[in-house]
Amino acid sequence: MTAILDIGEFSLSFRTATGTAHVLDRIDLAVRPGEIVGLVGESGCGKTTIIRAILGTLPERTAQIGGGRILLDGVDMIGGGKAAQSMRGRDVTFVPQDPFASFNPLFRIGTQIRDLMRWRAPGPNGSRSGRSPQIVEAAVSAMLDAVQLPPAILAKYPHELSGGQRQRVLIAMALLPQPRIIIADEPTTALDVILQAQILSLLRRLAVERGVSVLFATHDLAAAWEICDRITVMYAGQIVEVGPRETFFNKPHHPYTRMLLASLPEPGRDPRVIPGGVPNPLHPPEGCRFNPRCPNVSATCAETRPKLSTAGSDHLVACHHPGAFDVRIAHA
Ligand SMILES: Nc1ncnc2c1ncn2[C@@H]1O[C@H](COP(=O)(O)OP(=O)(O)OP(=O)(O)O)[C@@H](O)[C@H]1O
Repeated sequence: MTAILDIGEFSLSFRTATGTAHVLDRIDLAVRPGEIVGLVGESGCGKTTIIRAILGTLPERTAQIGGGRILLDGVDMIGGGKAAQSMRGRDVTFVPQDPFASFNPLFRIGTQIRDLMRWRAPGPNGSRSGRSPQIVEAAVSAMLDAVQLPPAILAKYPHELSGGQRQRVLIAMALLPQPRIIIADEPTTALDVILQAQILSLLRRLAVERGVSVLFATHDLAAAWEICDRITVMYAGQIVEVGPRETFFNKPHHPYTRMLLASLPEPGRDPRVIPGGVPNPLHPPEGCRFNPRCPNVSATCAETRPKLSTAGSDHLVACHHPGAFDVRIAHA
């Protein structure tokens, strides 16, 4: 099946005052139509940088693309062309980490949603012009209903909403343009655990109902378990494993994935930390970037970067010494 989002061999670095930070190393990532894909990795591994490359929000003066492709529905998203620009906010929309910072504090929620409808959302026949106010109001009210918010929310200012309500409004705003794919960057980290689960299941249900794909970036494995069909694991700017949710949680092949899962807290045992630290992107290790921390390391690992290779059905792993590890986690 052709992917909606197709990232291949994509590399990126940032110029900094202390040298070049090699942040993304030949990233391969695909999201198929209607699929919810988790992009999972520790803080600083490069999730937001990938998202910023797709959304065209990288700092122009310091970001250097080292090669590769980002295609959205076949359109080149890194060439900076008009076609890519017109897809952003329409075919691809965004649910951010911090719901409060995403609103204009001076305008009521209703004004902000109607503005979005005016500029971004298609009318009933697919055209983005010639919509009557009645059609706009009907679409807004149906969407508020879908995210379980009362119409009275439209008269409120952002600061008058709770964190959960703000995140529901942002999900509504991401869906109103009828996108092909929503990109969500840690959308529930600011919420408590109960609200997190509610918002994630809402996002999943609405995406599935509408056939919208989701790329869901998170460091939270429990959140990935809640919502994803497939999971892509990143470590220090490299993709190390890709597989269906059940395979990822029950039969991971990459030592990093296995150690990540073993580090989850479990009743009755001490959490197992991964020894060592995340490498500095100014001086990343050669070969597999996990090699300095890997229990299975060999000389090859420090010389040659392993390619993503088939490890099972729809399962890819980038490791010179992969193995199947049975890691049944408590909540699986
Ligand atoms: N504009 C920039 N200039 C220099 N380095 C940057 C810049 N933006 C990000 N980085 C570096 O790139 C690396 C990846 O950062 P990124 O924010 O993409 O990670 P992340 O996985 O999204 O982390 P988090 O979960 O904390 O958001 C980090 O080492 C970060 O310091």
